[in-house]
Amino acid sequence: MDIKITDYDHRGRGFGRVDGKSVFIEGPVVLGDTVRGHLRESKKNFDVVVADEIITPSIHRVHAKCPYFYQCGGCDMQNLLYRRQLEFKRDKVQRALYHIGGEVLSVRDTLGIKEPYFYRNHIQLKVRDGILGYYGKGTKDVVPIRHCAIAEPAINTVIPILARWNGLNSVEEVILRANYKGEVMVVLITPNHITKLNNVLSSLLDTAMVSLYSNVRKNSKFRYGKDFVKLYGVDRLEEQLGGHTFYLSPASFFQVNRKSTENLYKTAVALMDVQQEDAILDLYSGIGTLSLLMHNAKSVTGVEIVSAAVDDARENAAAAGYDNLHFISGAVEDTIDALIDRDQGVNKVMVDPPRGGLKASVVAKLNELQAERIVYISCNPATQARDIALLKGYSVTEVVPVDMFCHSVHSESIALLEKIK
Ligand SMILES: C[S@@+](CC[C@H](N)C(=O)[O-])C[C@H]1O[C@@H](n2cnc3c(N)ncnc32)[C@H](O)[C@@H]1O
Repeated sequence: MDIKITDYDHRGRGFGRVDGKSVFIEGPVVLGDTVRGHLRESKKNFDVVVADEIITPSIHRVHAKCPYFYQCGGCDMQNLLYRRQLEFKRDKVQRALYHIGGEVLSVRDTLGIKEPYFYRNHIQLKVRDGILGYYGKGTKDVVPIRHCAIAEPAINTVIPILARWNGLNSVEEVILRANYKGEVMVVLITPNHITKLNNVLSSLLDTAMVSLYSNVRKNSKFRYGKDFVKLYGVDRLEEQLGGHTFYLSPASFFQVNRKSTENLYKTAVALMDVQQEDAILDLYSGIGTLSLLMHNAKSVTGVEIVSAAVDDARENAAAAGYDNLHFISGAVEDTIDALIDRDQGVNKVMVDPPRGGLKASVVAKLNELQAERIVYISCNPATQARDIALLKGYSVTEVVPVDMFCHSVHSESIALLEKIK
């Protein structure tokens, strides 16, 4: 059957329709291609087809720079013109909002970056049977890699050394993070404590690595286990953004794309329109980046579930000399009642939750609060749209997509909700 690719699904597969039925297309297809393929699976509501032949290539098809692209599941869209990727992400955010039925003003163009390669400051590699790499496209088989075309150059100094290490058998995952100075933190996720580094440490010292941790994880549902053991180097990485210095511990969240983060924060803080008399809640505050950038308010209270990130945030604020920023350790859903009931006169709220979005109890509390503006940052347009529909008494006056995850189908977006007067 011939199918025109009109969309991607959340896994990066092509999507099209044949006689009204949804079809997911596996293979290196691009938005705008017409492809021919064979049926792999047929269900009542959808088919899965494997593309065998491209009948008419998309006019936006380009050469993927990474040699692993066609096997590796790390990127979805390297073979689509970058400008078209940005349009696709804008449309995706627009459609998510449209589906919730609200009157949505036009979504702004996606804020992209000049050089969408070698941008990621944080990658997570898998290890299976001593092989280091990413999961393959649509599989959990590990595709071995020696470098990554979307990871920062400093990270690429470390990958080949670890890939050759004969102790990898005792490791499940490797997290690599680079800072603005090109220094790298390595975290080895293992089922048991690592006792022997089999000489890999001396080779790693010739790379950009400045910090090495092991983390014992018993439950792979979580990214990390509780205990981090430092095996070498500095405790935390230093970052700089928007004129501020931030320290981050291995378990702390930091946005993965430095250039896009500048775009994201600049836009989100501008939309918050911070005034001296404002009392702001910064929910899901991580290491306090947005709180620090909103320091000219009367007060900012951040809430974050990872206690190491809260410690980082407190130290980051203290180092910058801001005593009007406060950070609370705990889940937003467990702390928001007390925060709002304490009547601190909160008038503005920033939310930046993980992919699942806001819990119903958090939405209910925000509906009770009726802050004059809510700036909602999200890495999942579907849950962002769902939550916006549930927030009552607001109109959405700005929506700005930001290309945080270049070459993947994922998109980040900021929405400004203003209280209807
Ligand atoms: C997308 S990150 C945003 C962090 C921060 N705003 C930034 O830009 O760096 C989401 C943050 O929410 C935290 N988090 C996840 N679930 C949470 C919850 N239920 N309550 C509070 N924080 C949570 C994560 O640890 C992470 O730091």
